[in-house]
Amino acid sequence: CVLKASQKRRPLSRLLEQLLRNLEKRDPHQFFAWPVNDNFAPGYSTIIKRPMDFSTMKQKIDDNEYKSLNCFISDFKLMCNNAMKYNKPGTVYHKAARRLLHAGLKQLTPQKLRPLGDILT
Ligand SMILES: CC(=O)c1cc(-c2ccccn2)c2ncccn12
Repeated sequence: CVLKASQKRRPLSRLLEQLLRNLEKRDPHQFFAWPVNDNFAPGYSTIIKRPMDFSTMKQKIDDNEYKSLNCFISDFKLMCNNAMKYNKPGTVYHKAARRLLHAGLKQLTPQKLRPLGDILT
């Protein structure tokens, strides 16, 4: 039988796309959906040396740039930590980043991922 396009994807890519969709649900305001724009965030690109956002992570999945789950998790943490570095505590973005990081890492624990089997080894 002919596989659908999605089924042709590498197993890791399909897993990462699933994990990304679940992480994006924790960003209801879509603060993290796109690269932060210096027009909204003055000086952002001088303060944050390695910007990251969900659209960039999606592109990296599609380009097979993630060689492991840990590389994917590192970009997720980078994205959240950038927001907690640039935005002062108490701001809507700092609070959203803390919540997203906390909720996201709970989804990425070994206990939650073990059922996915040896795809991660
Ligand atoms: C994630 C982040 O730091 C962020 C997202 C945004 C944002 C996200 C969507 C639309 C407009 N702004 C933002 N604006 C000002 C300062 C920081 N930010």
